[in-house]
Amino acid sequence: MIQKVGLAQMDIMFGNPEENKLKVEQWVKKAKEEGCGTVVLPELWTTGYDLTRIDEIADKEAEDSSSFLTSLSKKYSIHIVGGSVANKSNDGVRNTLLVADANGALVKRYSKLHLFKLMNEHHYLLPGQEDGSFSLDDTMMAGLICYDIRFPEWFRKHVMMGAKIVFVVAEWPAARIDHWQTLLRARAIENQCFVIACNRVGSDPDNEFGGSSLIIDPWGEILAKGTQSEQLVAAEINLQEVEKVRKQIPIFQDRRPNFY
Ligand SMILES: O=C(O)CCC(=O)C(=O)O
Repeated sequence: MIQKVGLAQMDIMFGNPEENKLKVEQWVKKAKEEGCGTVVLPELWTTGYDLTRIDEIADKEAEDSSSFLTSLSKKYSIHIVGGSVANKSNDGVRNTLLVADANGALVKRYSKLHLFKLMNEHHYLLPGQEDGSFSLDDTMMAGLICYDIRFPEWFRKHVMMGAKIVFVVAEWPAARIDHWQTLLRARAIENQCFVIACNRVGSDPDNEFGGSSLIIDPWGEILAKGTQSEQLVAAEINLQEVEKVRKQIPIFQDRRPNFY
């Protein structure tokens, strides 16, 4: 199956969910107008990294964000890998990825498993407990969040569960953008899957973010790459590439899991 995927490489208004919702609708509309079947949003797009106020501005049980995304996905008839939002429960706030299908159903919630201490996440957020696997149009996929890509075993687990596409949503700082590209390409090559990664641009009081959103095929070729400005980064992907690459170099048959 061939389909076009678009990444909303957007700036995020610091601590301003209502303004960010207005922006997101424009990105979803643009993706639809440009022929995308799926659009991807960045990490924490409602609030940005406004962690000192996160308890106050987080979305209770992610209810408002979920109904916002499902109504948009239905209105524009497009799958939305809805980045992540600050999601408040009784025990604290989690960084939760939401996926809405083109019929307006919420098909996944995944909370970031690995908290990033360099940006103080562990002081304000709780880690998730579940995996990021889901399916759209009968294809297994997964969604991971930013720092998660530094854990190849977590990424591999999702591919072993059947993911042919792994989406990554991020607020990755410009200072380490080489790591971003290198890690994402390595994850695509070693797992022989599509890696579709949306990073934000712009800055907040503590960081400048690096854009460079990427769509990478199972051979590690970069099909599309963002700049450091706001833009829709889009490419057509052909899912048959996954089987083709896995036939050519059959790493999943050649693994020796008894030794590792
Ligand atoms: O791992 C990194 O260098 C960046 C991670 C990050 O910014 C995040 O998880 O929010």
